[in-house]
Amino acid sequence: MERKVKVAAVSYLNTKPLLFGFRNHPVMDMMELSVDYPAKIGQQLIDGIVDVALVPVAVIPKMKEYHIISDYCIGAEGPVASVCLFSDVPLHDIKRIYLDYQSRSSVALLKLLVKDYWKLDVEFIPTTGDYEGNIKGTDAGLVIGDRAFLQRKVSPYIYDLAEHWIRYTSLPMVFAAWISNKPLPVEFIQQFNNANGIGINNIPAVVAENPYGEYDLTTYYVKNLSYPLTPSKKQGLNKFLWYLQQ
Ligand SMILES: C=C(O[C@@H]1C=C(C(=O)O)C=C[C@H]1O)C(=O)O
Repeated sequence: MERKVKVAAVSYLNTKPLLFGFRNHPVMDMMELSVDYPAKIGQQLIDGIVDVALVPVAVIPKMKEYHIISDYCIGAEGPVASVCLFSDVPLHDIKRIYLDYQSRSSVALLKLLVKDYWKLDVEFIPTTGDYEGNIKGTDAGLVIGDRAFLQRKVSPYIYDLAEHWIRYTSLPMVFAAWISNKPLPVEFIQQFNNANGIGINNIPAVVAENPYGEYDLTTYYVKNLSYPLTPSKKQGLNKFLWYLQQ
């Protein structure tokens, strides 16, 4: 490729381990990096504004062409902590649910669980900006990313969507993956993958440079999130994409 590869990543704490190794890495000579919230970078990849992005996997069915280019993803094999339905009342008393405008995968996952697993009769309310203050009474809300850690301290009922997906399907959940909208040089992909892995193998160093008081990041990076895109995660991803087509 003549020009630099345009890469977009998620701007949350969950992505710090994946980005840790890019600083001073030779792959940076081949690419430029930007960050934003997941729904935004999903649209950038669909629109061709970027070549590669850590996109919500729920955007895959909207792409004309896609290639999974990395052995790493944002996944979970148990409770993820940062993708939850927050409520003042128990699940079956919820009347309406605010959807997180920053999310695509978790919104699709929530709708799937509500309809097929929990079988709730609720109204969904789309959002475009701050809405967490509206989560009260029988109005619940989906909140993802770093903002979920703040909401964990506010809402008495917390339903972890990765945990419930795993209970429902017995498969891990993949929320986001590094996806390109065109074929890319093998040399770039190898270097990109190498850069991804550095932080994953150095979690204490990632935690040390990201002081955070709301949640224990070692727990988050080691126990909640699971980054390697293993065969069982690919199975989980395929199952999720299958549900999206239904
Ligand atoms: C675990 C998370 O995974 C994410 C959830 C996404 C989504 O819902 O579309 C997309 C990217 C990831 O940031 C999180 O944001 O907390």
